[in-house]
Amino acid sequence: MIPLEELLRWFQSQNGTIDGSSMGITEFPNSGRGAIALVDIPGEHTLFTIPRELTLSTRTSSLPARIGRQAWKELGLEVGWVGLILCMMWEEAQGSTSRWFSYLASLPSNFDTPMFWSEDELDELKGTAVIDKIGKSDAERDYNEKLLPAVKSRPELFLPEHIPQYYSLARYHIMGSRILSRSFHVEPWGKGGDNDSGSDASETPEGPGNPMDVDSEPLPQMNDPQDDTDDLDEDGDEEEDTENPADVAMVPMADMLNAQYGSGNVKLFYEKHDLRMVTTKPIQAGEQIWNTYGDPPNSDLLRRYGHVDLVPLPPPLSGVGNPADVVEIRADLVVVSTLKTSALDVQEKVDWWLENADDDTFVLGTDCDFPDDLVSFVRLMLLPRNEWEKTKMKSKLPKAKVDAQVLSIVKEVLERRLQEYSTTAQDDEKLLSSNAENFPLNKKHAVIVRLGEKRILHGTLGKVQASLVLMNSAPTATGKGKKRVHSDRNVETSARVKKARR
Ligand SMILES: C[S@@+](CC[C@H](N)C(=O)[O-])C[C@H]1O[C@@H](n2cnc3c(N)ncnc32)[C@H](O)[C@@H]1O
Repeated sequence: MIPLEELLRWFQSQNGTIDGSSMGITEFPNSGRGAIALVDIPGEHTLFTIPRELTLSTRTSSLPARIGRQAWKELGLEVGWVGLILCMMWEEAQGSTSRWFSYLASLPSNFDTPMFWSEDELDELKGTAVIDKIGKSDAERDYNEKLLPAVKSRPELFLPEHIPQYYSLARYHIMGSRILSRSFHVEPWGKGGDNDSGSDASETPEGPGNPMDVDSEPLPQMNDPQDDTDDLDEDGDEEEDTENPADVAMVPMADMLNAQYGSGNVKLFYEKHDLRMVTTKPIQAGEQIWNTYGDPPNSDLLRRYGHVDLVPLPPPLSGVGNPADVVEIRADLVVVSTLKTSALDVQEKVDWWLENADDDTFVLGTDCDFPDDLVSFVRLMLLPRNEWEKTKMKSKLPKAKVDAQVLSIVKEVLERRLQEYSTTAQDDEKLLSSNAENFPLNKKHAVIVRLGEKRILHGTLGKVQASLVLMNSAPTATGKGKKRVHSDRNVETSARVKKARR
């Protein structure tokens, strides 16, 4: 890695601007480099600007034009991140003739993400949402089936003697991890948002008043390789919400900011010629300048960035953890838990659910409410044949009403889910309280992630048990006083289900 001063010199020589009297870059314990306020900074203050052409993407690198747009497509380089990875590799191979030489030399090559963990370390994550989403074999397939053939097909651009140093699988994983933990989503000016002219930028008028008004979302949305490959509609076209890989960009300086749950105090705003990092609230001298990574759960933080957040948890949980944590429950676990109560038309009901509800995973959050779609699915599985026939006719999901039978099944589902981890919550609490200081970092992170999920399961289990006690103690002979507990319909919860599939 090059010294920071050299990076700053390069940045300014390329027309990046930085308010060095307000902001400094420094090393923070356990989180690497980050930005710090040198003086009290007011809100809406610009800390630095990055010319759009200084961002590194398949739009700004000259490689796609050199390969030829048609060939670029034919080589499969316009799908996913493989094209940007190849641009980053090629720019690096150009040495100091590349515009981004100093920037690339400033980026990390070692990561604490599970992509680089040993099998034993990965075992510590058993049961969590991390394992199935690492995507190592998908990345290796892209490397072997797209990147390497592209490199070998154009020896005039990719010198064969450069392959071991610049175009190896190990380099591919490093570049992919740099994108995962540092890239932004940068659309061309004029595309999308209130300020959209419907064309490509240049004639787009300035937005009303403050240019910040024209901003779209700020995103160290460390774009996820699982988000952008297979989302095709029936015609084989990309679905509307699928990210255009050309919008994925490395943004020097903006990627120097750390993030922590709920702490963001700056945002990146998009303007016609520049990207602008602006304070969203006053920051006191000595405070860290935090961007936001979208406050993901610890499982995603670990997978993408290699760290976890520990802040005070809101009730009903207590202690420290990540308030955005979630735990995912696969529908098949629910099916297994309903079988001894009702084994009628199981496959048909499951197929119908997948078609109508379009999700096979239920997501619980730190509010420890059981989600409506889980209750609805349990009720579907329990429907007697005549009601099942009616449900099919009406094409309506069963209402998310709970009774003692539904609750007992939810309880069993939660207990089964807890058994998917190789340790108990008590084991993990003990590990963390006794000798976490001596733990290797990866193990400590794994324990924090799995304990966060287990706390949600136990919290939810507590609520289920309390509801069951309430129901069982209510008089039932006349049905009077019989409690029907409705789980809170919670739009956020359903939204999380969708996100969790990515
Ligand atoms: C966008 S970069 C931020 C700059 C980075 N710290 C550096 O030294 O270049 C994201 C990386 O910073 C680190 N990071 C960011 N926020 C953190 C936090 N709250 N705790 C620990 N590490 C953090 C993680 O290694 C993450 O992958």
